[in-house]
Amino acid sequence: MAPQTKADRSFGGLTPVLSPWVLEAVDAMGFAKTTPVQHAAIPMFMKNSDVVVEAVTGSGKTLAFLIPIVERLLRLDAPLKKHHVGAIIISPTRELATQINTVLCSLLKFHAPSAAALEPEDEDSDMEDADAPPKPTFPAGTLKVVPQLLLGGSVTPAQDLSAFLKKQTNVLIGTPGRLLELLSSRHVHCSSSFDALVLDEADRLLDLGFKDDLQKILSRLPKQRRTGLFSASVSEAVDQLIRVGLRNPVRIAVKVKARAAENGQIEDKRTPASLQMSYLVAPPSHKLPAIKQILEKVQPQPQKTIFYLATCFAVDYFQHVLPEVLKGHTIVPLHGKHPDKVRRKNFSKFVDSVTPSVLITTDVAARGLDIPSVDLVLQLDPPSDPKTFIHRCGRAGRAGRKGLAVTFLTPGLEEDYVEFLRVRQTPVAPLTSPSIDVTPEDITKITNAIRKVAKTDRAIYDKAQRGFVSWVRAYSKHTASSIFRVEDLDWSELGTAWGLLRLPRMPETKKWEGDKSLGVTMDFDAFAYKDKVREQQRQTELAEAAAQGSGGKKFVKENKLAKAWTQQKDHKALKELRREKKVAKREHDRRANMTEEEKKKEEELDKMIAQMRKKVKQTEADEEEDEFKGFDD
Ligand SMILES: Nc1ncnc2c1ncn2[C@@H]1O[C@H](COP(=O)(O)OP(=O)(O)OP(=O)(O)O)[C@@H](O)[C@H]1O
Repeated sequence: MAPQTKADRSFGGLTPVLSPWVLEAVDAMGFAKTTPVQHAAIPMFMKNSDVVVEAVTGSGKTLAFLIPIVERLLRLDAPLKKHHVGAIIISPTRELATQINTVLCSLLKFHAPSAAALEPEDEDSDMEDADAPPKPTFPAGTLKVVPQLLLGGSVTPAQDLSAFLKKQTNVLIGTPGRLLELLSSRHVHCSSSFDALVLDEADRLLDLGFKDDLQKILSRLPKQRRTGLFSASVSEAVDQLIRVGLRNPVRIAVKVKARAAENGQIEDKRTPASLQMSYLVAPPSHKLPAIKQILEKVQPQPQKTIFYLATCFAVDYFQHVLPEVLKGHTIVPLHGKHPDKVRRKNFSKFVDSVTPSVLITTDVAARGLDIPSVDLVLQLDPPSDPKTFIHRCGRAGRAGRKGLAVTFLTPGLEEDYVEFLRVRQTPVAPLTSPSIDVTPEDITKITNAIRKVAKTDRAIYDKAQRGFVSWVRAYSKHTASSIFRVEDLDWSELGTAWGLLRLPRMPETKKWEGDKSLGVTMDFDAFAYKDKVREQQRQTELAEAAAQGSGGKKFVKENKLAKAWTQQKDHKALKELRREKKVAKREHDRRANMTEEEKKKEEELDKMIAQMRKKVKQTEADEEEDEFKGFDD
């Protein structure tokens, strides 16, 4: 067959030729042509090459690795043996793993033997539905792909193993921890028939401190395998991973060419052309009024908006006050500290919503999530990691669809962020349409609306204080520390912008001589929790404090917090210890049988892990610190 020309971007023109059922599937999905990354990566990954693929957000990377995986597994000479894994896809978040599994299942619906294996068995019913078509049967030895999603959370590792054994799954998709648990079972085999490993959003996997787990997963897989690394941004850390985990990989980088606004020259961009990336210079108190206007003025009206905040605690607070500010929008919170059930429920609520909705979230939702109808991305502040900036914006403007991303920058130093992004091939332009005009009345109206909500329940006030402290902490850790300087923050402006009832006590504001009451007069001792039990507890503590004299109140509160915190940490530490002990024994046996070269690689990885651990520990320590700060005496 003649090689595919540049003009021929059809799936049918790819070499090696794709199976008819795959062509039928992509056709049914409405994809007439391959995207550039699919055009380049599918042929390579279908051969025996390891690949490192870097392509802009929303460019179709998921099918670029799923199609080669299924095609190769279905072309094996014989089916994989019972309880043998053929491919593994590792994802940094549960949401992303779920999404990959959904795309894979949609694809496999077009492959009859795999589709039959996907169908849930009706365990409760022993009556045959007379009208239902008979279930298709396939001769023994028919090749099929049976995926399994491994997420942790609601399902136990034992249930995962039981599903693996019962359904005889052969493609595993999941987050590193749970994948590792399953692979550690002696019933799960990744032998010479193992074909491919994919690391999706590899740099995020490393950022989240999964290096240790990744290394262990790699060590359980045969060396003769294909490995693919897919991301919208490949960092230096990923380069290290490539050295130890991949063999002479083919590098595929799909960049977007764009004309620079300032000099008209064509330059590489790391973001899709359909995405308008803009910024608005506005003091903190102008941001929420501006967001309200953007949501009202953008045409057509955005149905799905993602609004990024710096921390989980900030999300916990804004979920209570934003419904008052952004009336007519459903506000859905999502962050990494939510229990798994809440996380899933809220994510579905946002995805399935048929009315205008705003997902308020942290970077847990910055990567890979494909919600095609997101038209608008708002960032209250730029993320501390510039790579995350691209990923956050990239939730809009996917697959050629028009999208708008707006980031707010405080006048003064923060404007330098524009140049900071430009040199990282991420040009942003000032927001010109819609035009935004914030008046002092708009600000007062919004601050008052927020304060009114906060005054209804002391719990919301607590969340505001905690959220604000965590935000300051996040701000102080910005990578571009010369642009984002805590010393330059205007506390009074920020207090107004957040609708705080007073500024929390924090080291950062210790020397600030402004009005910490932010002009709000209220009796904080009489400020009650809506929850009766909690309020009763507060009253008891107040009485205890009064009995102990001055300083007692603060002592009672901090003592209580410290106790709760310690119990939680003890439990976590114990769990972690047990897991480590289990894995350590296996690890010892494995290392005993290593060659010198393998030991060297292992040492290199150990060093990287140690560095990552240091980073993760620091982050955890900072979060713990937040638990104690931000409370008034
Ligand atoms: N060939 C195609 N033609 C048109 N749309 C496509 C094609 N392939 C995939 N898509 C659509 O493009 C969207 C983005 O795809 P996908 O989620 O795979 O992007 P991605 O490159 O992985 O993005 P990110 O880096 O943000 O994870 C999806 O909605 C998908 O259905």
